[in-house]
Amino acid sequence: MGFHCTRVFSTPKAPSFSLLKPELISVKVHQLNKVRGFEVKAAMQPEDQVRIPHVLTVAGSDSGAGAGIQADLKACAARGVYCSTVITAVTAQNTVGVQGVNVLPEDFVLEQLHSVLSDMRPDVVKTGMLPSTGIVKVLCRYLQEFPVRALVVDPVMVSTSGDTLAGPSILSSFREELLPMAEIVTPNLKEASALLGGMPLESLADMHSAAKYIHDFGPKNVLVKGGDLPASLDAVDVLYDGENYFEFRTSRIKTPNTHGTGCSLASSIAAELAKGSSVISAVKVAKRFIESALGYSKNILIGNGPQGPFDHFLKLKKYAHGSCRQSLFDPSNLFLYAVTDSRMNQKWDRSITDAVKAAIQGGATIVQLREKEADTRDFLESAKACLEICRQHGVPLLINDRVDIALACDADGVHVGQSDMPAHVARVLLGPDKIIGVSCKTPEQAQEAWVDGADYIGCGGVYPTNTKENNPTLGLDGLKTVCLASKLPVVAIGGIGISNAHSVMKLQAPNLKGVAVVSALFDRESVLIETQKLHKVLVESNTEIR
Ligand SMILES: Nc1ncnc2c1ncn2[C@@H]1O[C@H](COP(=O)(O)OP(=O)(O)OP(=O)(O)O)[C@@H](O)[C@H]1O
Ligand SMILES: Cc1ncc(CO)c(N)n1
Ligand SMILES: [Mg+2]
Repeated sequence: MGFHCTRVFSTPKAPSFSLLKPELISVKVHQLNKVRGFEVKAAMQPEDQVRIPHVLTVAGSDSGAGAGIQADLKACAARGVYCSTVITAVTAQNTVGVQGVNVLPEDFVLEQLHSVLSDMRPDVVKTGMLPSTGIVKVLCRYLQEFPVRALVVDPVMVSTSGDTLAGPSILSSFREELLPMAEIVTPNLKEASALLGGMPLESLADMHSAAKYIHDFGPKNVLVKGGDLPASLDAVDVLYDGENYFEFRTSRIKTPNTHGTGCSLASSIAAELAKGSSVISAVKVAKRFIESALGYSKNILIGNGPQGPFDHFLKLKKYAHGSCRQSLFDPSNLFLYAVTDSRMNQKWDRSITDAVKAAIQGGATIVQLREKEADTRDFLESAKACLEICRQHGVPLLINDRVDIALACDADGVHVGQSDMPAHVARVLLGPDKIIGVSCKTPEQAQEAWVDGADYIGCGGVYPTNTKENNPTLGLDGLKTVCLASKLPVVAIGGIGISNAHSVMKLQAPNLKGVAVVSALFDRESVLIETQKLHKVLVESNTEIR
């Protein structure tokens, strides 16, 4: 790839108000005020307004979005910090390498810096690709005019694919102008070597010496990153603060998806500094974040090149095995709702996984794990194992009561009772795409479940049952009243089995989608046979109703 410098961006000037007629001026100013939110702010009390931590990144764009500005935005968002951007260059880049670089004109970098710094007052500035000496000088000038709490310099020079992002001509302005202003500078091995005139760096001891020499250029802290040490070693970074060395060590994740780790680490450090952390805790948190993001993303496949991007939001992992739930909640899943019971499985000497497998084979359309007595650790392990089975069959798996277990195993949702965690709180914790069900006995509770953002309600006990003590029975009339009032799909529960499922479905109550059963499936010798029988009854009821 040739490193070329082209002016591709013109610098359009903002329209001058003096050229507009007076009536147009007032319209224009009004619109501007609206856009800037002045009208909204004027209506708010000062105590309603919250200043949030803010990082400005001054860096290059990576079209593949693994590194550069895109990584910075994602890292800051993942770390809960606002991020504004000044773009210094646009690269045509993917997982194979860098195919082209367009450096932005200095005066347009200046214009962006002015726009952001004069208005928004970020707490921390983080720099990435600074492709020309002129851009470094402009930035240093602006930082003097608009000082920030901390400057984090990631001295980007060469991409991992070996392509030049900032040539050697940049080194003197880095050493003489930018580094003396930095709270922390974060070179990788190659960059540290370049800053030190080509000093070979191959070991941990070399990293210590390099950190000390780079500290002499004036930054308060130097973090030499060891991502490029041999793959057999831990991922170790060395911090030197002018007095002491600190080693930050994590296991090395075996993954090709490390493109952008450097940008993301520096942005995460900037994010923590913006929140008010010390440098040492900022580096510790940032490094832990990179390690877990790499761990989550180790199997994701994006692009055909040797170095893929990773996922900052720890979300893509679930697609990695093609085993994620296909879509949002489908009320027809409530048709045959199997609820496990640890005591019954123990009594019949079967494992929870065997019970779930048999229920699904027999026709269960959703499974809820209700493990009242299990230790947390055992429950989590069972939940993970059952989830694997459910995913293989496209059957959603819900966890009774335990939002923490649902989160930890990434189950499809939870079912909560009236005295468990409120559904609206569970919704905040679980996010918009998980299933939440609520047990309701009255129209008021059904209404509340709807307002709280639940997906369905479980209504019962319809008939007397041994599974729940002191549980008043609603009868078919009570069930019908709640179904009529509900805005959510309903599954009937409580003492339902092969003998009475037909009577429940025959009610033809609005919103009633199916029956939930515990004992009728699990307090029997063969879960498979009982589920098959119940499935047959429900299908027949459906046919008859139609
Ligand atoms: N495989 C890995 N497992 C765990 N941590 C890693 C791994 N690879 C890199 N890191 C960590 O990621 C951070 C970035 O280090 P690295 O040396 O890769 O930066 P870089 O070369 O500037 O990255 P890039 O140029 O790809 O953005 C460091 O904290 C490093 O220890
Ligand atoms: C734009 C950009 N900045 C930084 C890096 C370093 O990872 C990269 N590859 N691309
Ligand atoms: Mg880097």
